[in-house]
Amino acid sequence: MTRKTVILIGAPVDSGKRRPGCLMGPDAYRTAGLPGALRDLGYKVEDMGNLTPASHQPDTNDGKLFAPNETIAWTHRLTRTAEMAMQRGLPIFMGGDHSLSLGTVAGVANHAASVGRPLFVLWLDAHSDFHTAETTDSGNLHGTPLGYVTGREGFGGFPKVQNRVPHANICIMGLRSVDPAERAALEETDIRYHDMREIDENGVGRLVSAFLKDVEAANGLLHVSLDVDFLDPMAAPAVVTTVPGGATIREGHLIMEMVSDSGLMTSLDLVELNPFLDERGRTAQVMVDLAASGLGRRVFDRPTRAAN
Ligand SMILES: NC(=[NH2+])NCCC[C@H](N)C(=O)O
Ligand SMILES: [Mn+2]
Ligand SMILES: [Mn+2]
Repeated sequence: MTRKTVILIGAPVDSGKRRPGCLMGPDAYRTAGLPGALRDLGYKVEDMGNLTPASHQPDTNDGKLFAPNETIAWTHRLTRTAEMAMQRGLPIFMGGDHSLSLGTVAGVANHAASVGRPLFVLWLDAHSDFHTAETTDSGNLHGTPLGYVTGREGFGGFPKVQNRVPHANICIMGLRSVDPAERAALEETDIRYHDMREIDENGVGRLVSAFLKDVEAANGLLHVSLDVDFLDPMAAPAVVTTVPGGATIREGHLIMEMVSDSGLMTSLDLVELNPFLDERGRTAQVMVDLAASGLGRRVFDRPTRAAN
């Protein structure tokens, strides 16, 4: 049997917000043992090292948007890299802040179109990241990737999105901080979004399984984008945009284990880790463990029986 290949791609993107530190993310994931954890699960692991953005004019940062040139340059680089990596294995994009997903999701969507399958996206995040470069209040482009990949207008200067992700193929879980402009735009779409209250009332299992069923029925590819701030800050402190009241580590594992059971995930982003804010690497470790669950790590080999 040929072993499945996981391609680790360091994307030290730090241009999506003002406070630096996410550039150290890829090396923190390596230090926390991501490559070894995947090898232990039986994968062939290739590490492409850390990428750099395409060449670009330096940002002046005298306008509303922070570092647009650099983020556009990363979007170019990551779109191409994602397209290439998808042909060879399952890419894990080790961020980097969430603006990296403008490129990774756009590239994965191009790949999905080229193989004639629909792309689905599971977005695990306290935020909906559905702004455009025009609606953002903060000017931080890490708040815009879902707006971009769904083809919203208001991204002048960015590469044109070739294959939009259809709204109905997106599921956002973990919401507890949505800006008014994002909320209004989101409510006009049929994107499914589950805030923390819905998670509390239903449990993550039920919500995720409904989505995974649809991915399977459509023979879709599944991209998972895991933002550190999906988790509660007590469990995962190493992120700038903490919002209290987030998911537990167990909820994170259940989602990732169910994703793995489904066999549907074809690419993964690990984003927003700021190792400068971490406590002895514990957030990096939680993210590595969640990634491992998503790729098949189990407490027991056989599925444990549900209570009824
Ligand atoms: N990927 C993230 N952490 N995004 C946070 C975005 C926060 C806020 N909505 C903004 O646009 O500035
Ligand atoms: Mn995010
Ligand atoms: Mn977030």
